[in-house]
Amino acid sequence: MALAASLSSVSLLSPFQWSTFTPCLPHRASTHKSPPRITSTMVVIAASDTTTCRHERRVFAPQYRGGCSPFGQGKKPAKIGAYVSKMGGSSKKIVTGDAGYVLEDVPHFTDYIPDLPTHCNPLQDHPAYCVVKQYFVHDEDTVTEKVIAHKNGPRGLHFRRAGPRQKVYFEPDEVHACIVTCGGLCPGLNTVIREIVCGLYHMYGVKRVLGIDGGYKGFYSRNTIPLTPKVVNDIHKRGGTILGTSRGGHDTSKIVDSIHDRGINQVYIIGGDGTQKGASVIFEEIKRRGLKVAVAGIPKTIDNDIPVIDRSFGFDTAVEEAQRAINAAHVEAESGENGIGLVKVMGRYSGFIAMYATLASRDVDCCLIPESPFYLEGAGGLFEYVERRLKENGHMVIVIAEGAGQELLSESMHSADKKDASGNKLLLDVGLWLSQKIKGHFTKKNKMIINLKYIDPTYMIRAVPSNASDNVYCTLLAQSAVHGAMAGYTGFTSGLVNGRHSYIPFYRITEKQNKVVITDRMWARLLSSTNQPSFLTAKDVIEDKREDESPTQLLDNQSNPDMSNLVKKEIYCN
Ligand SMILES: Nc1ncnc2c1ncn2[C@@H]1O[C@H](COP(=O)(O)OP(=O)(O)OP(=O)(O)O)[C@@H](O)[C@H]1O
Ligand SMILES: O=P(O)(O)OC[C@H]1O[C@](O)(CO)[C@@H](O)[C@@H]1O
Ligand SMILES: [Mg+2]
Repeated sequence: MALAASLSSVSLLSPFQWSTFTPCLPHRASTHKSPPRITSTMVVIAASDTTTCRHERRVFAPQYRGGCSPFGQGKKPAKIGAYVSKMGGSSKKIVTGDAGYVLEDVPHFTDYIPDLPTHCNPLQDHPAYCVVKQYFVHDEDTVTEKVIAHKNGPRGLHFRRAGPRQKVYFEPDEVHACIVTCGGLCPGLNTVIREIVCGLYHMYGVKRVLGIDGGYKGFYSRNTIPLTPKVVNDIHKRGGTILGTSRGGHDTSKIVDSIHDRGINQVYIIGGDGTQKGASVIFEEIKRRGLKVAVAGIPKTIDNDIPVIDRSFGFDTAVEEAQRAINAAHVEAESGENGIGLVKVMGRYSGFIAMYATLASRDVDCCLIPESPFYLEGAGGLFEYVERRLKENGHMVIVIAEGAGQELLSESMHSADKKDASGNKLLLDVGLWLSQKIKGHFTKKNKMIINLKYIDPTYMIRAVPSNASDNVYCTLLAQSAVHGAMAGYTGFTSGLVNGRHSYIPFYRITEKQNKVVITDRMWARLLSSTNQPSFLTAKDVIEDKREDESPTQLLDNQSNPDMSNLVKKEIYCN
């Protein structure tokens, strides 16, 4: 409701967006017979429909597929308009409905290019897909952001459901696509590249796909790589990205000039939060120039720090790979007198890899993440806990995320803030620092013999090829992006929301980072599994809860915002 209240201007909604309210399926009864009731926050605007479906070759009974015919050609059906507002430099397209329903929609070509012709989706005649009952996604299908509902609660926020549409805005031989990968490596990058190429070729008959060499700067300073199904056939078995990647070098106008000069009209951008911010400004510039170029983002982050989506691709693989280092640390720790195995994993601002690797392993006695500040000395501190654990068990394993305890390091090392080419803060090696601190404490002060082994598998975890489940996930993400671009959507990120593939506006992906909420149940599960101190006082718990009501993504993503829970949490954490 707050979103609706802040809307400021109105624009045309895509002719597709509520197109199933108009008869596009002459052979199949629509399950959505009437449009949603129009509320005071919606307007009705007439828009022209210039569908030019030419062929009607039928292979299977038409009721088993989404037939597209010239039925509505030349008609001017009524459309339901959406509000578009300008906030923080990017357009927001919000549709409201009954009972607190809000759709945070993604842009479409028809928002800024009038009278575009549409074509029947070639998938309707594809031997594999045409047998699928209801293969095409209804244009009014949306995906709810929250799956936990309360009896009298509002229906809440929704995103547009991803998938193939009956009508597409490109002819196959008109498409000239490009793919770019930016930011750090992540398992699955090659799978996403492969599946975009193969999806375009095999589903839509698109033959011209280019790889941009070496991230954003490759648009204007490097050569391109022609991509065909043959070129990408085996790449999913390799780690890294065959296109290369980089940080920094985002020059919006040079990038858009290059896109325009090369005649590219679909841009697939794979990368993390920084990359998606870059994709957003590329989209805004393309829209400003009035170009028919679809910009589709595929979120990539090994840290799982992108909000809204259930999890990022490669995360599963990273957690699995981290197990190998933790197992080694455990073996080493068990074998020495007062053995301590210390493992550092990635996680600049979000400790998801550390948290999930710890929960999966069961051999970890302490997990330290950026979201949960810790201290070394005194009652309730890390040294006290290590000593107790060694006395009880004779060994222990500590997992630390690279971004944990950075404030302690900079205090003791007086380091100047250094940044990488993209402006991300360069972190000090917390693993090495902590090893030295623990060794120093026990050898000097306590005179206790310890055997500490520090294992740093950070780059090994992200350089591996994706596992089976990430491969399937990458395939669906890539195909969703292809379907969205072909259907004329642009300025969107393709992501999994509550198990459903969705199109999410860029601003929702970039406005904040996904973090472990340490007052959430998942962190409580971890604390109860390791028995480590929470390093929190009851006061901290209340303040943290008030500051961040947003839930942890992955599994436990529906926190109860009921404030009465605070009392229980306070007791738990004491
Ligand atoms: N605010 C921004 N506007 C435009 N471009 C940006 C912005 N932030 C980052 N970029 C560009 O996006 C690219 C990748 O950014 P970055 O190095 O931060 O990695 P990332 O996509 O966040 O991935 P990772 O998860 O590995 O950090 C770089 O080329 C950078 O110049
Ligand atoms: O050393 P690089 O490649 O710049 O990136 C390291 C950073 O990238 C990430 O893996 C995110 O992609 C962080 O976890 C890590 O801090
Ligand atoms: Mg980033």
